[in-house]
Amino acid sequence: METSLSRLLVGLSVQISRSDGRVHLATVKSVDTVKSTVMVEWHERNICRGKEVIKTKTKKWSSSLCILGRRKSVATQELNKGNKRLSCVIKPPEMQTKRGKFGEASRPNQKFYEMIQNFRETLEIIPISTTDLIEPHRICVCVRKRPLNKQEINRKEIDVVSVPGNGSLLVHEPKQKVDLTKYLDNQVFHFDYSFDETTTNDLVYKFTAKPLVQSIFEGCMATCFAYGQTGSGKTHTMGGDFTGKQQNSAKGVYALAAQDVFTYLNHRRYNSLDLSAYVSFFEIYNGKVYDLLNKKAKLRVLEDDRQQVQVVGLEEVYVTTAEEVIRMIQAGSACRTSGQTSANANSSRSHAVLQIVLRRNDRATTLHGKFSLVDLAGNERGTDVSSNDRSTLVETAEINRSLLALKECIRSLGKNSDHIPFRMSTLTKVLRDSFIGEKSRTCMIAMVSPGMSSCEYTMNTLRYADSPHIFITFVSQRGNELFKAMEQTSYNIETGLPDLVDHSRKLLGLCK
Ligand SMILES: Nc1ncnc2c1ncn2[C@@H]1O[C@H](COP(=O)(O)OP(=O)(O)OP(=O)(O)O)[C@@H](O)[C@H]1O
Repeated sequence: METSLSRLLVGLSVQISRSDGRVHLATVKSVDTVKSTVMVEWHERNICRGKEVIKTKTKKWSSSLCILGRRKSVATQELNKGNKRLSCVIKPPEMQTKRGKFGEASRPNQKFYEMIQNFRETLEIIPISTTDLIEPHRICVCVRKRPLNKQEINRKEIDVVSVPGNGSLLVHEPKQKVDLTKYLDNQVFHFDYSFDETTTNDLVYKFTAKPLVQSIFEGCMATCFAYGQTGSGKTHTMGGDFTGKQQNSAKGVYALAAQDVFTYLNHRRYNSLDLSAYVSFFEIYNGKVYDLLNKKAKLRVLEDDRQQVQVVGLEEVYVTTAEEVIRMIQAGSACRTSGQTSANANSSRSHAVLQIVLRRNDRATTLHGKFSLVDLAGNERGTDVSSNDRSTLVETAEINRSLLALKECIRSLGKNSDHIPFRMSTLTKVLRDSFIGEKSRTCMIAMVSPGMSSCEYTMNTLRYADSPHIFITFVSQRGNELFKAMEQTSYNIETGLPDLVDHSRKLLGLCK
């Protein structure tokens, strides 16, 4: 085995099958390139166990090992390590349909449903819990899966997303070969945290926005984004869960963050800073800013000669309790969806930004820290270019542009680049201070819908969220290997071509 490949294997999550027939996850601990063996470890009832897996003479790994992927973290210092998203086609040992085992056979896509259920039985699930360690991140990327909704359940739609925990998430993409054989393309993604459909907003908040609230008391500019297709749960997460049509604003990340801001303000540790909290709430639609706390007044975004970006006339309301903030969120959200003055009648076409600003109680009310919580426009709009309607096309182009700009800014931040392309869109312009300097902290929560009909959008969301780190890895590792090989005089372009094409395809896939 190539030494470079063996290095990549250490730390990977793999599936192993045991002699008693069980299949579960394990981590590669070491690779012996001479003996062609891999040592794997896993935990069982709090005991660490190990096993040696041998490469067979046919040059394939024994069927007891199947590579899944590497635990991924985007703490900046780890950005250049070998993170990889791997696609693997896994066929569980007995692929034959077990009729009746998983309920009625009349369900559309019953065969795929059974394949997924069979696969799930082999997964070791470690759900995230309140006692799990919260690691400090400068950029944190997480994923949250919502449950199937009533309509999806009524349609007997199948759930194609599994969350084994430990930051990983699987999409079981149903596929069919030319000979019509059905199979699953199981795509594995790794994030800092992955939340399954049973996770509450409280728990999501604890691992995502809560550490950022503390950071603004330390003078940071923090930003938390909710990203995903329409209906995937962005507003549910940020604004609060729904009971019927009634939204419980006290249970969203906005309100939970506000509550913690006031807890910290009264805390002994930060008392001496003599700070006050202010709130603004605005919407960005088609590159224009509308004030949600001032009857959707249209505002101008200006940049001064010191590159400071100002949203001219934006209401910044002094607040003293979390209840006040919750009332403002409710009023602003109602204005967002029902406002008649602007062209925007649909919340999923605009980005909503709630900012909690800490200012010192000095004469100049100096800015101390800022937390921007952003409910982004539905990302499927960006891929929908089929419309002939001019305003829809403009809207689509603008959403595309802003989401691409955001990805670029986060990527540059991750690379500690001097150049942050924040001028690419209004969204990144108004969030400029979030992308500059040592004091910026970012958290992206990617929301996914579990249904088979959303599979393509789900994959797009995961690729987007995954891109800040894997893009760099691909370029730095595989790209470097290929470029080095090409520099050799012995390099044969004909034999090397398939590798180059494959690498280019992967890069193009990531840039989508
Ligand atoms: N984690 C969850 N648990 C239970 N229900 C959820 C969850 N996430 C979303 N939902 C429900 O799914 C529906 C759609 O969610 P939501 O409105 O938050 O989507 P969205 O991504 O904000 O969509 P849009 O982009 O159109 O605003 C809502 O009825 C919501 O209550």
